[in-house]
Amino acid sequence: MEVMAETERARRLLHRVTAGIPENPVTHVADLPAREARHTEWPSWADPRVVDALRSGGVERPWAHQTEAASLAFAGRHVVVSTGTASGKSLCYQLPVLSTLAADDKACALYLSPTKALGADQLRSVSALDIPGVRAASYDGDTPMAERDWVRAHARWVFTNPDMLHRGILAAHSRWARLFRKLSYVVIDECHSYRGVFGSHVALLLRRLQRVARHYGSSPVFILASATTAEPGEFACRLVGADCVPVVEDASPRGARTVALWEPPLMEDHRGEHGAPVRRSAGAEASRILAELVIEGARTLAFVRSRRGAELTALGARRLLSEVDGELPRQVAAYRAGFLPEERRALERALLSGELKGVATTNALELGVDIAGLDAVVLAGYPGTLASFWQQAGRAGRSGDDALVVFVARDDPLDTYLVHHPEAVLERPVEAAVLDPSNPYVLAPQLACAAAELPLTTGELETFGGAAAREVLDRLVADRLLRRRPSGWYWTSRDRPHYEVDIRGSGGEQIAVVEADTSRLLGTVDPGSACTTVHPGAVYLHQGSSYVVDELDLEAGIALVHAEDPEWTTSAREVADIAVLNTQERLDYGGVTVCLGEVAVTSQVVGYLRRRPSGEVLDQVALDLPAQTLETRAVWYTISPELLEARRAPEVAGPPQIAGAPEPGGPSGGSEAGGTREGASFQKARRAGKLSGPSAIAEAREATGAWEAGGPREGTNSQDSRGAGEAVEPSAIAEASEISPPAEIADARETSLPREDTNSQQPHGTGELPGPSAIAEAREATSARETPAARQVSAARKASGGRRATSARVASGVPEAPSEGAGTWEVGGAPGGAGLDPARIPGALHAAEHAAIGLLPLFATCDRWDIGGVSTALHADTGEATVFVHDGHPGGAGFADRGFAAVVPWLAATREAIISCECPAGCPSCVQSPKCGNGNDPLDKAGAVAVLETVLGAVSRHSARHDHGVAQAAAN
Ligand SMILES: Nc1ncnc2c1ncn2[C@@H]1O[C@H](COP(=O)(O)OP(=O)(O)OP(=O)(O)O)[C@@H](O)[C@H]1O
Repeated sequence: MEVMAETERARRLLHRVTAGIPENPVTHVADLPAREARHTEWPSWADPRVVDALRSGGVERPWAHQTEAASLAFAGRHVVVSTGTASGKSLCYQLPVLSTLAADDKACALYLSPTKALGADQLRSVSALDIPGVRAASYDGDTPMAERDWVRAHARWVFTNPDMLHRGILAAHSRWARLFRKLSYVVIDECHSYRGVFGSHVALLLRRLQRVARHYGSSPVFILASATTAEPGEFACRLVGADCVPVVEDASPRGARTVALWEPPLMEDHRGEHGAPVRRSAGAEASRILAELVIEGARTLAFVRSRRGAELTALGARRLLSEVDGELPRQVAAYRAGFLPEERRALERALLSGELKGVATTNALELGVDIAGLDAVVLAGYPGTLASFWQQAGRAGRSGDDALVVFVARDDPLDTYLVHHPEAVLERPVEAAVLDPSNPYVLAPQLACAAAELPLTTGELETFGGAAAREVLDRLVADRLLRRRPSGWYWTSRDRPHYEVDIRGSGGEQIAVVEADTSRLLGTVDPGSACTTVHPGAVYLHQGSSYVVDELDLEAGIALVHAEDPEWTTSAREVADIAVLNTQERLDYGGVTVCLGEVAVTSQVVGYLRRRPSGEVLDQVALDLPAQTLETRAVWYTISPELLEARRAPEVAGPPQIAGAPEPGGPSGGSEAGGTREGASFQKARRAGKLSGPSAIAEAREATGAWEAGGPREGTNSQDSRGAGEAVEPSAIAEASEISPPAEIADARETSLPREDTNSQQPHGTGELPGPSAIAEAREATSARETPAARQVSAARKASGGRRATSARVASGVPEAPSEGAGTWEVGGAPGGAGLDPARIPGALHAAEHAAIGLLPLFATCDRWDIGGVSTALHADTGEATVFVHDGHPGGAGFADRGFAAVVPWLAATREAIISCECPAGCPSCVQSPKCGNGNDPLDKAGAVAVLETVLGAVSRHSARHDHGVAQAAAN
């Protein structure tokens, strides 16, 4: 009751945005209580000049977690502070670093951020404190050449990023000897964004950094700042390779929040692929919600997944507002990437002053902006991780007032699942970031760089992964890249390997996207995804402008495009084959096996679809492009023919809400391989003689400063070094900085913004919550429908840590508990088999594969576009029907391992996602995939449920026989 009173205003706002909608789209509402601040006095060790400066900046006293983290660091302990949005994490490192730098005029520090924009913001706030003798400066792609010498010679606190640390600092460490000799602290801001392949590279980069520092006689303390994540201590330890003390008790104050989950309605007049029903786009819903909130005078940020989507959302809101009051549209803006810092400040001020009421933005505003205490935040689409979800949601309600957070689901399985399983959003601990520094594809180039920096000694191998590192070194020696001498491993060439190593994990030599008329380099795409994203005829979006590809020359590494904005988007059609190279783990469940291992995925783009933004398919165009092979890691399950065909037990004869399956047909087996890529691996690059000197693109990127920021797929921001800095997470970059055509395709649905029932023309005031809104007036007031209490979720389960499974686990035969406390999953297995006719099997497996890919991001910190899948009714290597889900990066990024570790909750969630979708035969919310290589055909929705229930049933029966209930395993 108390919480309800605290959130009265937010509830009223919610009531306004839902008022008059015939079918209430809100699936769940939760009130999150306010939190009081806990202060301490300034620690006695803090330098009085620093304290005075912070005081005059408005911080009267530190919050308890700030004092704790800062004191640990000052005492020489590595520390990771993992607290909520706007909880003052900057002060946690500013206090010890500035106190040390003020007291010792030789001491130095490094600050690393994943984006240039964030680094620039943090540098500005440190410079504003103006501590005598502390010369803080940035060293990134934007730093003019003339200034770089000054930074090397004089700066005491260098603000940089992993890319520049790799190429600009470690590659030439002797020029930085002054800094390394007295390097006291290394600050790693927003460290949760170092995940996947990029995270694995950064982990090894930090080991290289420590090694070089040791060489010059220093041993810096690491201070890591992270959004709230599960197991920050373990993650930080994996990232820096040393124990880190976690500080997690957030003592900053926070206003109460009401969180609403929202599922857009189905559109009556639009149909998708194979006539599937489609929902109103999340962007269109966000426009309407934004407009309503602006009318109510609520300061609102709407996070949209693509730049184009953000612009269209703002446009849509403005259009709706113009129907109400000609003055209102100017209170809404889109946040475009590429803003200058001053423009960001102006935007912050305008939002804070109320001059602007609504801003639609990409995740560019997730980090590095001091905007908090807003009245409402709308999330149009799940941002990929819970860490991002809460980071974005955290922009609302800090100032002591209550605030509203609305999460609008996109039309895909994961979002749909989340709005129907509120506990998976509200009660799940934020996921731990996944990274795997032992990936040989990451280790090889990193060890080459390390050896080029300083000869590697046997004693140092442990830091780089021990036996795994040794194996990789032997290969590098055999390939004559390194030479083994008694004193260690030496780099053999005069050229540094650094320029050939892409730490963002984009997979090798980039393909340049060039505008043919002007010869302007628009950006780059990674070679593995070039065939799917810049094939001839592909629509390529760059910074809000649209181009069409005329020619793709893979040999020359170039795609030629011309400016054109057609009425359609394109999506590649691909056929894929998968070979098992090595089965590392295998769990047998009587007719069902679950495996983890290495695979080779061979894929070939055979054509593309042209689609209207509504989803309507115009036609399919054939292409003749070469096949590509990706060696990576996969999780797969097999089902025996007996189990697939055996009749199902009558009491569990399949969920009644799913209508009969469509007629089977089409090719046997499907694939969702569009997100995968085969990088020109380090080895290939070497064989091709490409490990010497920077490539043309590398040079172009360095010249434009794009190294600091490009996404894993396309450094399309090469032309705009400012904009380039605004992405957040390696894979989120591709989505949110609007540079990944795949994401654009996925987002294309959001661009339709059908004009809907904003039927009132009456003007309306902008005062605080005045009566029913103009837009809503015509609607009948309906109250939010709340689902029954969320299922009990055991709090903060012990996570698996995402490491490769051990043989001990194989012996026990029990899949590991859900790694992220993902809920008490109902296994729901059917005794007996799937009861499928042989002709239905391909479609059933294909649909089960798509949905599983959609749901894996719930368990592995990845994005649908980071993984792929292949399913087949009979696989040559397994001899049975098999569904594979594989990592999209050479050598893997840890996602398949995570799927294996959480196979029961993952497949149970997949089954639930399909069952809870109300469509008759498959739609984007359940089994259709935006990047299916086979045009979402064949797909058998009911068959997929039967397959999943058979797998889960076999696992459950097996576990019961061995007295290892899966439910029990899940609860541990
Ligand atoms: N002890 C304090 N008392 C009052 N205000 C504070 C205190 N510490 C920090 N702040 C203010 O809180 C705001 C947010 O701080 P900061 O940007 O460091 O948070 P953060 O946790 O890094 O945010 P983000 O989640 O955006 O990374 C700033 O305006 C800062 O001045």
